[in-house]
Order: sequence, then C-alpha cells, then structure tokens
Amino acid sequence: MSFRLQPAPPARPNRCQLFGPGSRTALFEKMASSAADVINLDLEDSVAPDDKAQARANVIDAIGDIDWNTKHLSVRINGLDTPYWYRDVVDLLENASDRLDQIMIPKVGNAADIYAVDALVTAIEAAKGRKKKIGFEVIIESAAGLAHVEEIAASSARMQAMSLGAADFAASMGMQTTGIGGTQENYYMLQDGTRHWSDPWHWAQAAIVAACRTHGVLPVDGPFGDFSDDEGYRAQARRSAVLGMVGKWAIHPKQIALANEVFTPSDAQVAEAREILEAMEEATKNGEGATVYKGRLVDIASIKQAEVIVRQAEMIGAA
Ligand SMILES: CC(=O)SCCNC(=O)CCNC(=O)[C@H](O)C(C)(C)COP(=O)(O)OP(=O)(O)OC[C@H]1O[C@@H](n2cnc3c(N)ncnc32)[C@H](O)[C@@H]1OP(=O)(O)O
Ligand SMILES: O=CC(=O)O
Ligand SMILES: [Mg+2]
Repeated sequence: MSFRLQPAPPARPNRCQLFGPGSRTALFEKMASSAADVINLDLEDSVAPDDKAQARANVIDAIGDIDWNTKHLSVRINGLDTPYWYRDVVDLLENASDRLDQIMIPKVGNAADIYAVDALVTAIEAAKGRKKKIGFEVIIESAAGLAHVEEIAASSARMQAMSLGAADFAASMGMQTTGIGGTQENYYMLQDGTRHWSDPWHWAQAAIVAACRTHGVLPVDGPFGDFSDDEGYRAQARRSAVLGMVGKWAIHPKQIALANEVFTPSDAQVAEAREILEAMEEATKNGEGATVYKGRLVDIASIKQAEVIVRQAEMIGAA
C-alpha cells in the first residue's frame, strides 16, 4: 500500500466515443447530434492517404462551424511513424477554434512519443496564445505500447484517457485473427469435450486499467468491428465495465446506445450501492467496521466499491 493517494481521473462522462472519418463531412452534424459523450473526428486509419490533407481541412472547419454542444471533442491525428502527424498537430493547433478539447495519439509506443507531441503542442499553444490547454488521449495498440503502458499513462499532465485498439493490437502481436475485438472462435479451453471461451483482450485491458488508475487517466475500451452483432458488443462492453473501464468506442451509430446502456450504472446497481452505504453508516454508528448485507459481508472496502457506482451515476446524472 502506498501512502500516495490514487489520483482521480477527469470528472466527465466518457461512456461512448463516436468515431467518424474526417473525409466524410456529411457525418459531422449527425455525430454532433448523437448521444455519444465524446466525438473522435478521425484523420488516421479511416482516411485514405490521398484524402489526408482535405480531411485535416474539413475537421478544422467543422470544429469551429458545428455546434458540438456539451460533447468532448477530440481529433485522432496520424501516428508518429507517418509523414502526416506533425502537420496534423501544427494545423490543428494553429487553426482550429478553442472548441477543440483533445487530440488522440494512436500507436503510442513509449513515453517519449508523448513527450514529442507535448513539446510541439506546448510551443504552438504559446506562440498562438491559445488559452485552452489541449488534452491528450492515446491508443494502446502495439506490443511496445502495452509493454510501456504505465510510463505512457504517467507521461504528461495533458493525459486524459487511454483506449485499447484491438485491431492494430492484434496485428502488432501477430494474433491469428481478423476480428476487431470480441470473442475469438479459437481462444478456448477444453474440458471433457466442452469448449469454454476465454477473453484474449482481458490481460491487455487489465494492464491498461491498472496503469490508468495509478495515474488518474480514464481507461476506455476501443472498437468492436462487427456492428451487426449487438449482443457481442454488449458482452464485450460488460466485461470492460466490470474490469474498470469507463466507456467504449462506437464505430457506427448503432453502437452508441449500447455503450451508454452498459456504462451507465443501472437503477438496481445504484439502489444496491446506496443500501450498502446505509448499512455501513449504521455499522459505523454501532462502532463496527463490518456488517452483513443480504447475507454477505460488507466492510469499509465495500464503501469504496459502492461509492464508485454512486459517483459514476451522479456524474452522468443517472442518480
Ligand atoms: C480500427 C479503428 O481505427 S476504428 C476507428 C476508425 N474508424 C472509423 O472512424 C469508421 C467510422 N464508421 C464509418 O465510417 C461508417 O459507420 C461505416 C463505414 C462503418 C459504415 O458507414 P455506412 O455504410 O454509411 O453506414 P450505414 O449505411 O449503416 O449508416 C446508417 C446511418 O448512420 C449514419 N452514419 C454512419 N456512420 C456514422 C458515424 N460514424 N457517425 C454518425 N453517423 C453515421 C449514416 O450516414 C446513415 O445515416 P442516414 O440514415 O441518415 O442515411
Ligand atoms: O485504432 C484502433 C484499433 O483497434 O486499431
Ligand atoms: Mg488502430
């Protein structure tokens, strides 16, 4: 146990991050009027190389021209292994309006990647007299990124959120799959001839959650490619929520309601959490550190568990 208190992550809803290619301007208004908490305008992998410059210009215009309401507005820049990223940062920071909240840095491999982007962003903010400090979110989607996940989470005061990018992660790890997230047919244990599927994303997610919680960053689950499979999305999202992640990407509008449903604590969960807090208040009055709630132990740690759920619900306005 450390004497250091665990830092709180940014106190804003991050249940659903809706992505759309910066080259598809017709989607922007639809994204703005969606029920997603975070909007990610993409300059990276959903934009073809020949469209990069136009997408960048589209996104800069849209940041200023569209009413994004209360959404947290983020732009995914290109990776540091491309010739595009520096121009993304320079043009965005020099020309986008102050409505821009955050940039997303993909394929981060170590803390030095963030240092490089931070140096460039900091210089441009000073040169242009930008009042609002831009936040960073990153995608862990390579073997190197996962190997250095904690130093990445700790890398900058700008760090707000960290996502698992299942598609690039699978490729980088050499995983034998073309699926983006979710159940993998060949990842199972066999017992008495019966298959029991395991979760190949679990360990990466757990590492991300631990790094994020250590450094006050929001842990987020990335894309689920099969947008015709609602139940598959729900199952993946539920596992992520139980592990401590706060939200998940939507790569199609169909997935927004699913993410909001899973990452908003249900009325029953909130009611139970409140009952546990009441039970512990009563126990404390009686000078006890532990008591029984519905036939099971609750103690001082249960207060912290219940508070996680109540805080989430209150932040979202669901309690
Ligand atoms: C691995 C990664 O890096 S994931 C992150 C990067 N990827 C992306 O950003 C991809 C985002 N998604 C998309 O580009 C698109 O949703 C696609 C290509 C998957 C499907 O696009 P379409 O074939 O147009 O989808 P579809 O026809 O089902 O769209 C239904 C409606 O939703 C709208 N829509 C589609 N995608 C989006 C979106 N991302 N945001 C808002 N609205 C959208 C369509 O315009 C259409 O609206 P309409 O009913 O008013 O005509
Ligand atoms: O960028 C996201 C991914 O899954 O790759
Ligand atoms: Mg990726």
